[in-house]
Amino acid sequence: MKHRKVERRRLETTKLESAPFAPKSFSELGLPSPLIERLESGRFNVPTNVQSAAIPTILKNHDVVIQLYTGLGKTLAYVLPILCGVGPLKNKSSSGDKETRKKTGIEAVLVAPSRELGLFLIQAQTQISSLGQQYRAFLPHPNAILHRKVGTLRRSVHAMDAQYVIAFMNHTRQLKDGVFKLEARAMKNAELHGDLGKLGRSTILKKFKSGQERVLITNELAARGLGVPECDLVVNLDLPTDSIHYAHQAGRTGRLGRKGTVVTICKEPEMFAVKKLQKQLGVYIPACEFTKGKLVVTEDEKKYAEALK
Ligand SMILES: Nc1ncnc2c1ncn2[C@@H]1O[C@H](COP(=O)(O)OP(=O)(O)OP(=O)(O)O)[C@@H](O)[C@H]1O
Repeated sequence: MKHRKVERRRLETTKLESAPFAPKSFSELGLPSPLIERLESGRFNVPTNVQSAAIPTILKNHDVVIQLYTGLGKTLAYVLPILCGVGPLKNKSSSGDKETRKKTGIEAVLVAPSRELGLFLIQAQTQISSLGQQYRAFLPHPNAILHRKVGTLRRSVHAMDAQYVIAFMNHTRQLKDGVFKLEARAMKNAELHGDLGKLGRSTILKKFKSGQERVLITNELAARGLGVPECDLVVNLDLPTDSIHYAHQAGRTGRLGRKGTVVTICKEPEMFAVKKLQKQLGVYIPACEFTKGKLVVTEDEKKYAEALK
């Protein structure tokens, strides 16, 4: 097997206070005028210290690692020189890896930590396309996401040792795939949704209520008014669309004075939406993770209670 030789570069550090110069304008940093016009139209008139220090160095194609407090403009310090190297803003003086570009046609790769953020960036693409740049998006297949969600559902059922579980999904098609995936992981489950006839729905419900199926995967509409007093766990595989839907779904458990648990599966970038639900409903929804097969609260409960006030 051939190994590529990794070039070892000497790491140089520059303290911000001793950065070579502090220009008063973006043009002094060597940025092209179309970019400066865009910056000024967004009221970005003067570079911050970190931008002044980093941009000229990055434009010279040097690698830069910035370590600085939050909110001081690191993002633009990186992004502006990158923009100089792509599309119509391409800076002729920056050599870049022209061979790689010729081969792949790819000039920049934008990596988003979640599919949702990726979708947001694609929406922004139409605006950017007006600059004449070409964008291609590669998103994780929804199936891969569903696979992970179903895995988390299964772990939640075991962690809570729940026997009557109602799992909610927002879309019927994914719901059917979810049933299939859970079955493949040896957990008895059934689907309940509008595509089933009246007879089909009542047969499934009978099976679930009699304990023949441990998990019922459904959507909010199909489960409206559904009363299974034994339901000890509700799992939201998708984020409920609003607080009313969350309350309806959560209300399927903890009925008639019994105890019940609601688990909402979400990714880190979606946490803000859960925080919003908490505030709107005035309930405590702590962040949890799996530790040794148990669901363990990971956030400071006191801090959270304060935030709810
Ligand atoms: N030159 C500038 N002029 C005016 N506003 C700026 C300038 N550069 C950045 N900002 C604004 O300052 C805010 C903070 O910038 P940014 O998010 O880049 O900081 P950061 O150092 O990357 O923070 P974090 O570490 O939290 O990501 C943003 O709202 C950004 O739009």
